[in-house]
Amino acid sequence: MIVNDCFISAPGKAILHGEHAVVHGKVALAVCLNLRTYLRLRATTNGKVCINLPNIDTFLSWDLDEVKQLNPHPCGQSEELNCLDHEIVRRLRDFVGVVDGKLDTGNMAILAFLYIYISLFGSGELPSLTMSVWSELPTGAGLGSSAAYSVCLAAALLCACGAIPVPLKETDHTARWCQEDLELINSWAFKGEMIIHGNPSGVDNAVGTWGGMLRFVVGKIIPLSRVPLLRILLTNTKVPRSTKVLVARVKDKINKFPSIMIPVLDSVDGISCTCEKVLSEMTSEPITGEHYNILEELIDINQHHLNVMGVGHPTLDTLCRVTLTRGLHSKLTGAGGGGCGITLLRPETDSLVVQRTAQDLKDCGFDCWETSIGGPGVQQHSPVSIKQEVLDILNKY
Ligand SMILES: Nc1ncnc2c1ncn2[C@@H]1O[C@H](COP(=O)(O)OP(=O)(O)OP(=O)(O)O)[C@@H](O)[C@H]1O
Ligand SMILES: C[C@@](O)(CCO)CC(=O)[O-]
Ligand SMILES: [Mg+2]
Repeated sequence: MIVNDCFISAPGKAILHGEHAVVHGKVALAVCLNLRTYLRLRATTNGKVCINLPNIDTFLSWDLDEVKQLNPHPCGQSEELNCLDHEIVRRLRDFVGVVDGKLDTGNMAILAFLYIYISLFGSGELPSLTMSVWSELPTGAGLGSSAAYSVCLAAALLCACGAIPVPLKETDHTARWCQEDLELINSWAFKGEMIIHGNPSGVDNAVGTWGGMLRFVVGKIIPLSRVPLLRILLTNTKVPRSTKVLVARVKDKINKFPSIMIPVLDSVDGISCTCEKVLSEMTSEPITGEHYNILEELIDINQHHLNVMGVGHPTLDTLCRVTLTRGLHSKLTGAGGGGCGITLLRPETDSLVVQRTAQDLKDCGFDCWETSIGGPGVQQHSPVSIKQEVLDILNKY
């Protein structure tokens, strides 16, 4: 294996507009968060592949001989981009003991790892290694934890097999890859997302890979460089949900009521495009209250549409109601059905109002914090550039 010991991180994301509609070819606007997933990959000599996922209490290890049997193409077969090798998936499902086709949290994470590991190393010698992942993101709450995990896996394993270089030089604290390498990381992360989500649009792994703010439509990724600084309050209702289940639910609804649901998706597309236009105006002319009024109205309309799609939740209604009593507008972010919501703060929103709103939301049993958006996508780290508490967790295994 080319890598001896390396640290990689990728950010989570918040979708401003376009969740679910983006799965059906509409525009989404997404930004990366300052919460990241960290991965450590170490070469070992014990003839085992070990995976430690403390966020989801999953610690497993297999003999390489056992894992080798899972590869249906020992002589190598080129992987098609953007689709999974169904024979590997079938073998992996049997191996991890998936019952009734249902994947739990641990199974999904293991399957995504083993899929990428076997596919990348399958035709040669499987390397003995230990991989540990720790995330600052809540798992399964709408902030792209699955994508941050998949992006880290893809980057680490692509480096390990030599498909992309290890970018960090001795004197660097952090380093990123060139555009071509990022595209490869993104395409393998998409496969991880396909295992976890079923039918992902690819927006989450694109933000995890490139960071910043993006406009995304059917695989076309446009980084938005001219965007105003937005203040966002993030709230986690702590209601667990699965993106895979929610994406399937929306698809069923579209199939059942196409003439009703397709206009809703078109309207969400209009919301994303209008929001993009307003954000761009805010960087080229003085920001006025009217810009914020429009952004707030778009949030309200989209939240209603998401309820129509069937991905709302009573706790998300509570979030919207509680923030509105303080004059602030909220919508769910990510797949919905619980999980997280975003609240737009205006530049003039007093810190006391923010504090009181956050307290109201905490009194409802939610977690709530102001966040900064934007920042780098996937990167390699030297240990000194990682917070001590994260390093302590990764070094424990
Ligand atoms: N830190 C982690 N360690 C291991 N597995 C993780 C981790 N973070 C996410 N996962 C995997 O991703 C799954 C959650 O993905 P899911 O897409 O449902 O939620 P999300 O990505 O947080 O939200 P959204 O897709 O709406 O943004 C978990 O069940 C687990 O399999
Ligand atoms: C719900 C969804 O639109 C966003 C999840 O963060 C799913 C996807 O785009 O893959
Ligand atoms: Mg996800």
